[in-house]
Amino acid sequence: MGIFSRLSWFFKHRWRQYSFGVLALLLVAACNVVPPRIVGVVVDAVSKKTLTINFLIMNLGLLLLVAILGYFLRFLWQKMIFGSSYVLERDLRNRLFHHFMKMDTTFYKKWRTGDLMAHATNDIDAVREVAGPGVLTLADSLITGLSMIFAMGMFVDWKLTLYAILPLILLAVMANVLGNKIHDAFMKSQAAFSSINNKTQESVVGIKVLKALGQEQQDEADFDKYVTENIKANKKSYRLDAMFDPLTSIIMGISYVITIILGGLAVIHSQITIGELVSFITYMAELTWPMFAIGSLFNILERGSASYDRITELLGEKSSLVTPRHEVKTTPNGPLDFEMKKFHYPDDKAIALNNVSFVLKEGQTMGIVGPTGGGKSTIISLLMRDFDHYNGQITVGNHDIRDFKLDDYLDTIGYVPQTNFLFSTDIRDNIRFANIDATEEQVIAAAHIADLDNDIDDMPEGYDTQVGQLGVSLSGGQKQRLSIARAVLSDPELLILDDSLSAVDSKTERNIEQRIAENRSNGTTIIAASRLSSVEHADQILVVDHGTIIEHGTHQELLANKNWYYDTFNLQAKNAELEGRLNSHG
Ligand SMILES: Nc1ncnc2c1ncn2[C@@H]1O[C@H](COP(=O)(O)OP(=O)(O)OP(=O)(O)O)[C@@H](O)[C@H]1O
Repeated sequence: MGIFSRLSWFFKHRWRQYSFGVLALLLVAACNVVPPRIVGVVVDAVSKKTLTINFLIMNLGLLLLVAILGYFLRFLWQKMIFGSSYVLERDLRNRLFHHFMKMDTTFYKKWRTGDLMAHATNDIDAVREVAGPGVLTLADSLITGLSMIFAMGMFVDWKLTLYAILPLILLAVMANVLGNKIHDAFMKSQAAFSSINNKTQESVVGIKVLKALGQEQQDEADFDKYVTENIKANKKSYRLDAMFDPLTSIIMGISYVITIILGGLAVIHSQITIGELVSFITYMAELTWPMFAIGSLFNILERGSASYDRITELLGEKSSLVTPRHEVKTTPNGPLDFEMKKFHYPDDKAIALNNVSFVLKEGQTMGIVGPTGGGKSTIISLLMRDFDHYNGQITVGNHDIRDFKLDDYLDTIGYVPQTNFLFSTDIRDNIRFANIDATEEQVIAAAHIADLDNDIDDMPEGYDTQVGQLGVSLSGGQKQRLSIARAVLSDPELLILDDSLSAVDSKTERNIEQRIAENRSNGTTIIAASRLSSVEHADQILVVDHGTIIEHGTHQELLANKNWYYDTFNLQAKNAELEGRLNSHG
């Protein structure tokens, strides 16, 4: 029952609808009291031989009237109570999605995609059930139960009623004992469902790798393990739930036995008429449904409560990103001053960056290179404010980047990540994703900078070509270039390319770099790359290894250093030359 008080914020908000709904249920219950009473009255008239045709027609007319009234009242409560439950579903879904949008990288590392999807679907459905069928079952069983008990006492006999309902106390005891167990069982069942979701998501996304490595059978066996666990958890919860109904039948049976013995004796001793006993038994029959409903009510409430716990836990997760104490309202622009004394990832104590400092003036281009795992992406992560907690400071135009509102700050950055993501829509909308009002000319210009315009022109449907999961497949290089076009479209103050030219050939790479330089004379650019030719023309180049700067200078200065940059540049140049020769012979 605690779930009702935890959802009280919603019931308060929709109190009018719920009040009308419960009122309609009350009136339906009042309507239900009438037919058994009519039956009793008619039976008595028959046994006393006083039944007339007019009396019969009047009672039949009354029955019809009550049936029509009941129809409209049922429509009303359904609209009010079930309608409200869908409002709760919408509110929770929107809150959860808004929360997902707000959360940082650490959150997405902690929670698996399948978990998040299970919360957004199954758990919300279970909570909606509380606000719809749960409220209905509770109100209806209480109203019907109490009104039937009242009618049994009022119209027949209070003492007999008391004896007949005495066994029902057992049901309350049973509900109390099983309640907590059902809650735990549902928690496990929902967690197992999350695991299945996660497994399905991972297997579908990684299907190519799975097949390539011939791991389908192993993966199916793993999947079967998750399903078995889920079924085990479900079986347990349904076993507990199934204990309710047989017990309810036994309790109702005992009540009937008591009624027939004590009611029969009362008729023999003329304390009640035979018609009143018929009415009493008919009221008892009406009581059967609310009794069975208590079983399903507990199922709904415990399931909803377990799911609400899971959703609340998720909504309670806080983003580790800093909310500015002295918010800077101006647009972030000016020189970028990066001074990182120490940084480690939240879940890892190893120092990822150690004394990394640089200043990048407006309009300059900086390259970041270095051995794999050296710290290039970490520098970019910090610039992108994936993490706000570190020993150091990053300023733009002398303002700490954490003093800008996150959206304002990120709006000034065009970012092309290592892994590209295409949305399931056409190429045009994929390019203008961050600025959907961009004109056709702006989209074409962005595609030109990314050297993608000719590829698009060759596609049968040009900019209308559908891409993403449901569309045509683009090559790795095309995906990278589309991501670049998306990032340059809004002409950002800072453009960051994180190893995003790796899948294009050297000629295309040169084209893109030249066009970026021409079109972004005032814009600042950072290029992290494995291929040194990508940063050759940069105003300054950082070489990072083991989280620290091992070389810093221009291309010429670094060559003169005759260190890692010099060695790697020569090695890559030789490889490129060899590849070129092989290609020309092939
Ligand atoms: N999310 C993370 N949590 C914990 N450690 C991380 C995380 N991301 C990176 N690291 C670690 O930080 C170090 C630097 O990694 P980073 O990705 O910045 O290197 P990189 O130079 O970009 O490498 P690559 O060229 O292979 O992309 C590595 O030791 C890596 O294992």
